[in-house]
Amino acid sequence: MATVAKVVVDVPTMQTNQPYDYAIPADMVDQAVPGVRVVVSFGKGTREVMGVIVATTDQQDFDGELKPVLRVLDDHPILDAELLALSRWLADDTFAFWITCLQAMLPSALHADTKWLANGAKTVGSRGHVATEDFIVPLLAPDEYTTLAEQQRRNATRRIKLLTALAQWAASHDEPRLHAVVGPDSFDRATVTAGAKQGWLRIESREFYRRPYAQLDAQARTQPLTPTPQQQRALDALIPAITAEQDRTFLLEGVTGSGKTEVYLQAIAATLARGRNALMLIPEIALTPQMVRNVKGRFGADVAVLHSALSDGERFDEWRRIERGEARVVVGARSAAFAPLTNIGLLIMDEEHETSYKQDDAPRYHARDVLQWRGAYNHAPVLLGSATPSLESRARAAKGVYTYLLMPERANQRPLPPVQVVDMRSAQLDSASGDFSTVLLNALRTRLDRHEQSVLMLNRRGFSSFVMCRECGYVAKCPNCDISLTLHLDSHTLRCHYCGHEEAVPTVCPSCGSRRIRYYGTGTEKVEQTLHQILPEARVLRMDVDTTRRKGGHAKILKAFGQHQADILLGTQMIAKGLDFPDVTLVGVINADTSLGLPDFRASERTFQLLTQVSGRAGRADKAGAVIVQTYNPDHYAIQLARHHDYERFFVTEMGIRHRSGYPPYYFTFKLTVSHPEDRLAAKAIYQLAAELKQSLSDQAVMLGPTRGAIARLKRRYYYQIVIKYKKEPQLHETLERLLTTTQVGSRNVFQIAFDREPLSFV
Ligand SMILES: Nc1ncnc2c1ncn2[C@@H]1O[C@H](COP(=O)(O)OP(=O)(O)OP(=O)(O)O)[C@@H](O)[C@H]1O
Ligand SMILES: [Zn+2]
Ligand SMILES: [Zn+2]
Repeated sequence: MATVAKVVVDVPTMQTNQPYDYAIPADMVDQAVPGVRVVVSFGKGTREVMGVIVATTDQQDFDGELKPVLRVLDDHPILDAELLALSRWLADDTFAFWITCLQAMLPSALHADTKWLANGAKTVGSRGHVATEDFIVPLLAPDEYTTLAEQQRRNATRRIKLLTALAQWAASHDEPRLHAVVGPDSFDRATVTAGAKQGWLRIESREFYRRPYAQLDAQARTQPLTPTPQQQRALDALIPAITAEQDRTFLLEGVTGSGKTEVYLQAIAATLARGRNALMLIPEIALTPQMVRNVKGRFGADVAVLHSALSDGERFDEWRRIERGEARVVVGARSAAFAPLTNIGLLIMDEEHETSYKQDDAPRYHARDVLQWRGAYNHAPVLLGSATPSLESRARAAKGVYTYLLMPERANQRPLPPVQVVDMRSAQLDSASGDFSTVLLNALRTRLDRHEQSVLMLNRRGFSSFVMCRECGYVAKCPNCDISLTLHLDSHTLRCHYCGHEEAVPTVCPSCGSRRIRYYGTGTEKVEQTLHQILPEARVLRMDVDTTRRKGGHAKILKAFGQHQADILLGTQMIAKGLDFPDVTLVGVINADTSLGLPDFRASERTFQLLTQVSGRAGRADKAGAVIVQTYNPDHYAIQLARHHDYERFFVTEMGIRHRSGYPPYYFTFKLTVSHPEDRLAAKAIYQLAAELKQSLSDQAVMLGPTRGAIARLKRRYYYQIVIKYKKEPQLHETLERLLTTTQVGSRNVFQIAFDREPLSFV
C-alpha cells in the first residue's frame, strides 16, 4: 500500500524543483493518488502550499518523520499517467520548473489560488468552479397531483397552478430548469419552495457545462466532400498510418485553397472510425471562427474547443468534457497540446509555420514538439499542414525524416491569383499620406463598382522599429551579422540584437545619399481614415488588436464581412491566414517591407509566408482574384518568389543563405537571458555565464554576445542575452543544467535566468 506521496510543490525555485516526500494519512489512501492536487505544509513554520502528487510509493527517500498530506483537492486524478510523464519531459526539455509545466497543463481555474491559501479556507477543489443550475424534480405520480389540486382551497390559485404543471411534467417525465419556470407570469419562487416542503417536488442542483459553441452543435452536419485526386493521394498515405497506429510525422504542403481542411476532416473521421480520438491545433484565435465551424460542422458535439478567447469558466468546462471522455475531437490553440484527451490516434497542426505555436514564457515549448511526444506515446501519426512550411519542417521532409505530401493545386482547379508588385519608390501616389498607389486605389474602385470585396493588409510586423530609405529601400544592417539593426528612439541609435553592434541613426542614406531616411510605418487607424477620405462610399471593417480585444471580436467582424456588410476588410497580419470568403477578388498589401526589416534571420521567411498567405485569400471561389503588393524592395527575392507563388524556390534559395550564414535549420540555436534590477550585476552575471559556457562548448559552436536585450530595461530589470549557434553539442544540456543549479545567478532569486531552446524571437 502506498504510504508516501511524491509531491511537486508550487514553489517555483531552483532549490525546490524536485518532488518531496509526504506521508499519506490512512484515511486518504484512496484519494492521494498520482495526478491529484494536494495541500501540504512546506518549509519552516506552517506555510501551506499547493502541490501535485506525481508518484506514490511505500518507501520513503528521506529518513526522519514525514509531514503528512493535509488535504486532497481533487476526487480523481486531473493529470493522467501520460500528462504526468509529459510534464517531466517538458521540464527537462525546456529547463522550466516542473511545477510550472504542471500548471501549464491545467486550465487556470485549477491553478493554486493564493487567496484561499492565505485565508485558510477549508477546502477548495474543482467543484468550486463547476457551474450548477437548479432543476425541479416531480416526486409524485400525475394522478396524485390531480387529486392534490382538487383538495386545495379554491383561492389557492398559485398552488393549484403548480400542481397542474407538476402533473404534466410527471406525465411527460420532464424535469424543468427552475429558472425557466419561475418568473413574473408563471410561478413565484415561494410557491415552488413551499411545494418542496410539502414533498411534491425536489429542487435539485445539477452541474451544467458552459458551452461556447452550443449553437454550432445544433446545426446540420456537413457531409464529406469527394476528395480531389491530390487530396486522395494525401489520404491514401495518411489513413494507413492512422490504422496501423504509427508514430510518424507527415508534412502536408498544400497551396492556399488546396483543401487541406478537407484532408484534416477525413483523416479525423478515419481516426474516430478506428475508435481513437483526434487532437488538432490551429494558430491563434483569429483563425478559429471558420475552422471551428468546419470541424463542428462535421463532428458536432463530439468536438471540444480550447483557446484563449474563451472565459475561464468556458475553458474549464470544455476541459472537463475532454477529461471525462465526452469529447472525442479537440480543436484548440497552442496550450490545447496539453488537452487531457486519451487514446489519441491522430495529431494535427494546421499552419505549422506559425510562430504563435512557440510559447514566449516558461515553459518555452513549441507545440510541435509536444504533439510529437504525444504521438510517440500514443502510437499516433502527426500531421503538419501549411502552404508555407517552416524551413525546419520542409528540410526534415527533404531528408525523409517526415513524410512529404504535396498538394500543388487549388481544390477548384483555378490558378492562384496573379500578383502585381508596385514599386513605391517610383509609383504614382494617390493621396497626400502616401499610403496608396494609383494602381491599388483604382483596383479598389473597380471592386466597389462590381460589388466585390477586397482585403487590405497593413503589415505591422517589426512596426517602426527600423530605419529605411524611402528613396532606395535601403535598410540598415549589422556589419557582422547581416541582420537589420533595430532603432532605439531613447538613445537615437541603431543596434544589433545579436552581437551588440551599435551605430548612430544615419541622416543621409549610406546607399544612395538621399535624405529621405525615416522609420517607416502607418497604423491601421490612420489608413482607415485615409480610405474614408479617398473612397467615401466604401464600407470598411477594421480588424486589429484594438477592434478585436473584446471577446468574440474576431468572429463578429468576420461574420459581418461574410454577410457583405462591408466592402473592404482592413487589417494587420491577423487577416492573412485561413479566411475563406468566396467574394473576395482583390487582396492589397499596403506595405510589404516592414517584416523585411525585422532584426531576425527569419525576416525573409516571415515576409514570404505572410505575402503568400494573404495572397491566398483572393479568388478562392468562381470569381478570379488579383493581388497587389506595394513595396520599396520590389526585387527582394522574398517578394519576387511570393509573387510567383513559388514556395519551393524560396525554400532552396533561403536554405542556401542559411547554410552560408550558419543559421537554422543547419545550426541549432539557444538563447540565454539574464536579468537583474541592477544593470551592473546583470552584466556581471551574463559575462560569468559566458565564460563558463565557453569552456564547455566545442570549437564548432558560435557564441553571439553577450549583448543587451532588445528592451534593455523592462519592468525595472536589466536584460542581457547570449545566443549560441551549434551543430552538435552533446554536453550542452548537462552544462546548462549545471549552470542553472551551481552559478551564483541560479541560486539568487533576484536574478532571473531564462533558457530558450530554438527561440523564434531573438529580440
Ligand atoms: N474535394 C473538394 N471538393 C470541392 N470543394 C473543395 C474540396 N476540398 C476543398 N474544397 C473547397 O476549397 C476551398 C479551399 O479549401 P480550404 O479552405 O481547406 O483550403 P486550405 O488548403 O486550407 O487553404 P489555406 O491554406 O488558404 O487556408 C474551400 O472553399 C473548400 O470548401
Ligand atoms: Zn537610399
Ligand atoms: Zn550584429
